Amino acid sequence: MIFPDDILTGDPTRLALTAAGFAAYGATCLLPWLRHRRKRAAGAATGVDSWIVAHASQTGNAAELAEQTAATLRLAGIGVRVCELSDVTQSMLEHTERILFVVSTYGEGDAPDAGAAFAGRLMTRTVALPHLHYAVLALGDRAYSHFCRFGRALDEWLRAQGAQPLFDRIDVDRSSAQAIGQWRQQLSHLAGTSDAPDWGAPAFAPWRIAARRLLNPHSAGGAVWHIELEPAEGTLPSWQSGDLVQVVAPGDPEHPREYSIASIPADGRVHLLVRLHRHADGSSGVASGWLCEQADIGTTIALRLRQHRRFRLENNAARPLILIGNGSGIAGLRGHLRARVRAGQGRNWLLFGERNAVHDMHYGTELHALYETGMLERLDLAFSRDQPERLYVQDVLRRQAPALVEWVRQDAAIYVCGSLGGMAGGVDAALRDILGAEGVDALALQGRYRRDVY
Ligand SMILES: Cc1cc2nc3c(=O)[nH]c(=O)nc-3n(C[C@H](O)[C@H](O)[C@H](O)COP(=O)(O)O)c2cc1C
Repeated sequence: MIFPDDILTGDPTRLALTAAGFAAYGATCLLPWLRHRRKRAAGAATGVDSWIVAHASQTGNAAELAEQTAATLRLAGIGVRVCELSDVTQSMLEHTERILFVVSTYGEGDAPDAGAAFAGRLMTRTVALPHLHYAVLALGDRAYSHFCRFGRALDEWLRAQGAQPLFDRIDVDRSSAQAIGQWRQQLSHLAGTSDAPDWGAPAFAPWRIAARRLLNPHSAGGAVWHIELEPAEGTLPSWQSGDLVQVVAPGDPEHPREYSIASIPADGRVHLLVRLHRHADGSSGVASGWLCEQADIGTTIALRLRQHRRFRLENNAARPLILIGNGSGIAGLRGHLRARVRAGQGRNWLLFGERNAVHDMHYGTELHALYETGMLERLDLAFSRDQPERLYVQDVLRRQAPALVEWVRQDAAIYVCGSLGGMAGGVDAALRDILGAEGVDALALQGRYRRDVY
């Protein structure tokens, strides 16, 4: 360090002033550090994390934002515990001073699966929470009539219990960067940091359409295409079965489309199953029309992978697996089946529904081969229009009730992928009739009932 000449002096006044200057400088450097330590110590001393970040997410957006929220708080030295909303108990609410909620809305303005237990168990009760300070980041989409309804309901319930908002609820329309920026700003303010890192989602990268094949020629339903993609440059990134991709179509750069990945990294490519959307006037959907019809093989598209933790195998990898789905929902289920084959796990039961067997048995050859080789222990199909009366997967499930009970007794996990409207509700009702509502709720709590429904 270089000292200016005039500091090296014998004058007592100047010496005192200099010493005071150093002390002030030292305090300026030390204070943030002390504050940081104090915050850490507060968490450590009580043996609990100081803050909770609770998320309820269906396809991972809220979960990702919750992790980023926690990372920002930790950077400021605040102890944080991240958990799913379903894991938040009454006792946690009563013994925690600060909880940040990051929740999305599904169905007809409902809680996502990860929040259903909390909504049913706690939001129907009165709990005194005057000590609790909270904030809500509500994710949704204004295209739905009940915009952010679950986030709103949670906010209202917390207020009614006497909890105090740290700041007003922030509603996020379709992952609006502006609203998320507002939340980040509020957090930085609360945490006393100005150095919160940027929250960029993984960047879109160029991928090439390597192959494309129509899966259901002459189908009575919309065309379904199998599309294979590989990175235009660099190596294949990693993902797990159950994960999703977001694809940007040139005609609508503001709204990336999400698709379940139908392959695993060992396949060397991302496989997607895309149903071509047709408008009433016969024109094709902007994104699906481009992916299935307009873009030539070799065309580069902007794509990014998205973790979908709720639909991954995770600790169900060693359990028997019951895979239930319809239509393009076979994509996510096929990803899991491929992961299971690779792991040498043959205890798989697939229940799949579509319209007609001759046209709509997507990946039929492959699935029958799995059945023949014992990697698919059971295969039950429901082709709704192959007989006079309509038949759906939920009907087949009811017919197979004894087998379902037995598989669940043997610790099986249930994965449902496909349409929310007709299928997921019907399957849920059938499961509740067969296993009992409490049985299904218990499976959900144990992570043994997972859904990717849209
Ligand atoms: C089947 C379906 C139903 C939805 N219903 C609603 C709704 O009723 N209200 C709303 O604001 N958003 C609704 N959304 C939009 C989601 O809340 C929004 O996409 C959110 O970013 C998803 O976050 P997540 O990935 O954390 O679940 C719906 C989305 C889907 C796919």
